[in-house]
Amino acid sequence: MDLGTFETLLVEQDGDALVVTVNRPSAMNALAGQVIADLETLTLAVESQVGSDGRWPVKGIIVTGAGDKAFVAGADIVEMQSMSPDEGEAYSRRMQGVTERLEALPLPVIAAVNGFALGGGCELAMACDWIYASDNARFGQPEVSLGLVPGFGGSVRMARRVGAAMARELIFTGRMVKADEALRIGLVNRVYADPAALLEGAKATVAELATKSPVAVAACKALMSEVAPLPVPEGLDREAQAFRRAFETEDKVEGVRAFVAKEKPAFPGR
Ligand SMILES: CCCCCCCCCCCCC/C=C/C(=O)SCCNC(=O)CCNC(=O)[C@H](O)C(C)(C)COP(=O)(O)OP(=O)(O)OC[C@H]1O[C@@H](n2cnc3c(N)ncnc32)[C@H](O)[C@@H]1OP(=O)(O)O
Repeated sequence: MDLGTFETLLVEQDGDALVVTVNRPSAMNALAGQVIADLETLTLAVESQVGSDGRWPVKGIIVTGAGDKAFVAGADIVEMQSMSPDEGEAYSRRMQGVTERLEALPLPVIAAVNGFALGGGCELAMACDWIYASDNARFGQPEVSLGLVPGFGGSVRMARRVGAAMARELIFTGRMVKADEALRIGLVNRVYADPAALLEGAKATVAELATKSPVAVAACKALMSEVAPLPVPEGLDREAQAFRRAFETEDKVEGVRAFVAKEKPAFPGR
């Protein structure tokens, strides 16, 4: 999957996985303006290559950080020094747009948090479908220590991950959360011993996803995003509509056929 080259990102296909690495290790992979621009370009490029059918070149995206100290240690504080309120809002909205595109991609996106995920870094991770972490990972929204508020979606997404009360405690105090606590509160799905094991684990999950119907996985992602804010009755109605659409796919025909024939399905991806 050729997505071009980026100044601050390493992007490589590894089997069924597209691995995106934020690559500014000297600055703890902080989100400078160029990183935000590169992430914007990348998400638009992926959108253009993962068409309506499910025969996509990759079956999952892994987002991680270069080195073994930081995933992303937040927005670039040095660059923020000279920023006007208008510029701050503009960058907030620009990166919010990146997070919304990650959520809208018809592919599972896994955050492999290999170190500090603070501020905008934690927010980037929470825009992914789920988070795996290495034991050295640290999460937090320390914006209040800088006289700021979350600006890349943390005020919206944190509560949906860990509950309103825990989200308020973490955002009001800005305190860091270790990997084991992040697992306990539901921010993280799995913890691995170290960054190498973390990346291998994330790739193993993508390999597992690659054995499923890409059309069905994409439909589940879209459906779960669609129904999340809805009252149960309305959500159930949308689910029934999605179930009907699944019945109209070739993947459903193949999936059911393979089960009855006691074979592994070869999903056509449409
Ligand atoms: C032109 C436009 C530019 C746009 C840029 C984006 C602007 C966006 C505006 C809107 C943003 C709203 C939403 C997001 C907000 C935020 O994310 S606020 C920032 C939140 N993050 C933090 O507060 C973490 C700051 N870092 C730390 O606390 C520590 O560095 C650490 C992560 C705990 C690690 O500590 P330690 O191991 O002691 O290493 P250090 O020496 O501190 O760091 C090593 C070098 O990395 C640099 N660095 C670290 N974090 C950042 C950062 N967030 N921004 C910039 N640089 C960072 C640090 O300065 C060190 O550099 P050197 O001194 O040159 O070695």
